[in-house]
Amino acid sequence: MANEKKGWDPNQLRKYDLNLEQIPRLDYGDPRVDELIAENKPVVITGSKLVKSAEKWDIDYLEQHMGNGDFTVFLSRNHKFKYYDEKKMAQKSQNGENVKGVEFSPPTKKIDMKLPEFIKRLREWKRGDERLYLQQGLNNTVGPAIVHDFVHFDWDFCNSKQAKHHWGPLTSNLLLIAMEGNVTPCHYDEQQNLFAQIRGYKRCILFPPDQFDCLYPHPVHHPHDRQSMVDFDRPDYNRFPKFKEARGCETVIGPGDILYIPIYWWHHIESLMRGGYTVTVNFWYKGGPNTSITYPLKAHQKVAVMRNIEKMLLEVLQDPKEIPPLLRAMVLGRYT
Ligand SMILES: CC1(C)c2ccccc2-c2ccc(C[C@@H](CC(=O)O)C(=O)C(=O)O)cc21
Ligand SMILES: [Zn+2]
Repeated sequence: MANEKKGWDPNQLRKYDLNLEQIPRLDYGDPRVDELIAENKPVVITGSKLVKSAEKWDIDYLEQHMGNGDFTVFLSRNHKFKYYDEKKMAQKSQNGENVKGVEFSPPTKKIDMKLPEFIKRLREWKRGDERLYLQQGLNNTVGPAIVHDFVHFDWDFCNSKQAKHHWGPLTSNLLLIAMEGNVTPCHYDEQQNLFAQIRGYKRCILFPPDQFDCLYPHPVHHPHDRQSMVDFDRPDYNRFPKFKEARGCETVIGPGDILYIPIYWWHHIESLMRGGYTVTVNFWYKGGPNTSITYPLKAHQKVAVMRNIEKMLLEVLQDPKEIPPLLRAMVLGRYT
């Protein structure tokens, strides 16, 4: 029986070989909220009305009001929905033929689905069935009632955060409807993120950008760019020995909670097992003008530098296989 006070129970969390601190949970009026955001540190903001107008967004309401457009739905044969960039799948070198050695089979299938079909499969889903994850930009294809609720988000709240912390423009609001137990594996985004939980409970595990060397991201040109290569369910400590040293923080967010996921912070997000479907809306903002570069560089700036070096090396070397020997020749015995 879930603990009635908090609405979930620790046995609904997946077990990982990680030691995790708690992310602070602060009321939206607490001045420490802006102190943490200013330091690019995660915080759960409680009691805000950011998405209060959407608290009625259960699947009955959504089925009635979401219009009959097609929605983007991902299918997975297991609980993981690892993001991949379709544009990086067909790696074309300069003269257009496939870059050698980039054989990639997408772990999930992306399909268009009408909402009633999605909801039917959500209701009929049982363990062992294929899992679905609806991920749809909130735009004018949704019905007028949803637009009304969207317009009535507390935009003053998020606009004030955007202004106070010099974020760039809002780039998108994704509506996310996940099946219980769905997992978005560990990755980072190059955007600031106000992650607003509307229904159900999500466990979020975050790591700071300076843990880049413990989380082993795929190469930048790989379709799984920005995603960790480590399978949290079965970490391969031979390939990824420093994963043992990863130090993260976690929280479980519920309806009305907003998690600030700072730009470049790694995050693994799971909808609690046996917790029913979850509904989330995220608010992605561009990072904002990198005003004066001050030294020493911050960890996330070094990640940006490494990304640029990988992109430039692929550009000039063409074959990804030539990157490691060149970097080894440059560093081993000279800088080490
Ligand atoms: C996994 C999925 C459906 C997906 C598949 C293919 C392409 C993109 C994406 C994508 C993008 C964002 C999310 C939301 C969230 C994770 C979460 O809430 O599960 C998150 O990472 C964030 O808000 O930054 C989830 C997805
Ligand atoms: Zn993300």
